[in-house]
Amino acid sequence: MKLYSTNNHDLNVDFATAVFNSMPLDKGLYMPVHIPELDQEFINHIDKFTLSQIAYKVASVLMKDTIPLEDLHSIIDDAINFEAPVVELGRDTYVLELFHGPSLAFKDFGARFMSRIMGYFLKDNEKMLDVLVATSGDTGGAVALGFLNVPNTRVTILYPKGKVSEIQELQLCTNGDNIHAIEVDGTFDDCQALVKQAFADEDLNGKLRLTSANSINISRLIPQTFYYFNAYAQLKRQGKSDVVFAVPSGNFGNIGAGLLAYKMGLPVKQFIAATNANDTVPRFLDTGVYETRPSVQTYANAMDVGAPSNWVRIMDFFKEDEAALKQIVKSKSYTDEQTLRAIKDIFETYDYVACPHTAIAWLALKEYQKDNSGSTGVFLSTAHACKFPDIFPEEIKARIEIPEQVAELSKKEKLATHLDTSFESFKAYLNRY
Ligand SMILES: N[C@@H](CCOP(=O)(O)O)C(=O)O
Repeated sequence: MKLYSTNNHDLNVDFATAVFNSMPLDKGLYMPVHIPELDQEFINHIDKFTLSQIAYKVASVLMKDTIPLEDLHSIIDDAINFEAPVVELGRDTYVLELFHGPSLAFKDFGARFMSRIMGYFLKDNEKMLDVLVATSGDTGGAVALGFLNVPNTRVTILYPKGKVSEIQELQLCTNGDNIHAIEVDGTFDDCQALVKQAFADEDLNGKLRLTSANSINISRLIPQTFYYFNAYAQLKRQGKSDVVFAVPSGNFGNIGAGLLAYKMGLPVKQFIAATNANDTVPRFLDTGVYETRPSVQTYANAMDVGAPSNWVRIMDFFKEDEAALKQIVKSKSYTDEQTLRAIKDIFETYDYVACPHTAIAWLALKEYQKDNSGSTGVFLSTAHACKFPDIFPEEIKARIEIPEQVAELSKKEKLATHLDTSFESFKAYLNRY
């Protein structure tokens, strides 16, 4: 597997280089030079396979020349050890539950796979790997658990002070060992900008071996394709086709992975990128003007991203054909008021508790289905509702089951360093390592 930069198509690096660099120096993002398609025979019979068999098939088609297949097999078995069920809620309405991993968010797919991939390549390397990650809520917790106690790694998580839920904050700040948290007096975009600036800083790179666990890293996207194929397999078992995926979207890594799966041959009728008030992409698709804005705080905090990193990847997938991009990707944004209404509607209609991110995806799906009947609608549930207890009306809150790992969190002590948004402060912090 070779990769180029979205800013330089002549660049050609191997997978391990792309994983550890995270971002090319030209500040583009790495993309596979060749996106292989799965054979039609496999797609036709995909309903016969389990999630881990599908994951292995997809990963081996992409990475067979990179990691011996036996090792890839063990990495997948170890990383993807939880389910991603598609649950039928109503006629042509399915929810793909992606919150059954240890941090209760879809980010576990990416974070667990990435930590094992890095651990695999690091084996003979003596130098400590510094993993930097910016989070608006869910990525940080997944990365913390994914890398906890991985030898030769140290993780630094930056999160916007007061803008993540209490449970999310505890997931980031209570791990100790090789996991360090920094609460930044700013937004997620400030955190993401600090991380990207660190990669471009010569002094820091001379001293530390930096890498990123955000979805700018290509190794985060690959495992997220697995659950799209697996969702399709589950629907096929029920005789369903014409699948529409409504995807909660913030940094656009999730839908980016869906589009990678599509390019690899997954039959999809439509993707809908559903956003909160941070509507950079829906505005772009409506007007043709790509204008990022500072992120605004919403109930769906993990999607509070004003400058979505992965949009350049999505543009790159369709570089010669913007019309094709606009055909396969629709995008809609929703307010907090609509989100809250949707949480109640989902509860009343299906007796189902959806987190705010999930509710936004459902809104987008329902709006699409009004004008397009007959498709099989799947909205992605990216996080467990228990992570956002304060948002729900009492009646719904009472129905949320609290998983054991969350109950345990409240007994732990919060450990975080407080920083302003200046790069000097962040650099000084890293220089103390
Ligand atoms: N939604 C994210 C923001 C970071 O996005 P990522 O795609 O880089 O992980 C979060 O929950 O932190």
